[in-house]
Amino acid sequence: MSPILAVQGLGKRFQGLVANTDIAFTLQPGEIRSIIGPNGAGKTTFISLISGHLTPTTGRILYKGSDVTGLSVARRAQLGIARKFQTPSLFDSLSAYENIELAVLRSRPRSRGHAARIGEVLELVRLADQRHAVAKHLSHGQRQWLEIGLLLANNAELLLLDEPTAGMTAEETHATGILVRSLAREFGLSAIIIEHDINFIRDLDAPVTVLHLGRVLVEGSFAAVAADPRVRDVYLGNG
Ligand SMILES: Nc1ncnc2c1ncn2[C@@H]1O[C@H](COP(=O)(O)OP(=O)(O)OP(=O)(O)O)[C@@H](O)[C@H]1O
Repeated sequence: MSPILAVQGLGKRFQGLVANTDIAFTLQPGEIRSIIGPNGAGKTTFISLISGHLTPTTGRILYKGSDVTGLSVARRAQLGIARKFQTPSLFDSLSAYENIELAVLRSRPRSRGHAARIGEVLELVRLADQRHAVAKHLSHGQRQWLEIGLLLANNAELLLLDEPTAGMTAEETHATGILVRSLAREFGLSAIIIEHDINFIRDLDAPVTVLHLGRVLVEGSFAAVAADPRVRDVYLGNG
């Protein structure tokens, strides 16, 4: 299978500060990858380079085999690279249904299938029962899921999630793991997830990339990474 994402020699320098150095990274279609590492390791920089919010100093980003390194955020989003920020970009006074509807209409003109597509997206993000709820009245977790729904409605294929469970209850965190896994397993979506919640990462049971000082320190299963003395030294051993 050819990778959905292949990154080679990726680097980002902010004046004198090296935030990412020589990162090689490959992600297959339908694969979830967790990214962990200490504060300042370069995790957010890495996904900003993939989404196009930052321009790399060195290296190339191939998405479905095409070089997207020079493309804008908007063009990458059209191609299916979807970044979710921690603060949702919802229309607070509109319902969950209307929020998804606007996103669906943005990517395809109104058609006979459009109501079905909205229903499908609401189902996927566990908000079918809340379709008429006004966004500002949804719980914190539900608002995060609605935001993921907006990305799905825009035909996301690669989700970039920066601390998706921040501020969630334990129950919402657990449900978020189930949601992301089902998007990958049942719909073939790929996801890169930055998280500090190690219980969430363990439950996700996806391959983990550890960043440290802007470099890939270790990659492997959660169990292998958690047992690695280098990872314990710089990150997990601190907890
Ligand atoms: N726009 C910027 N200008 C200058 N330096 C930056 C910028 N963005 C990030 N940095 C620096 O780059 C380094 C990596 O930051 P980054 O936010 O990618 O790390 P992180 O692993 O996501 O950290 P955290 O877990 O705290 O969110 C840090 O030293 C940070 O201060």
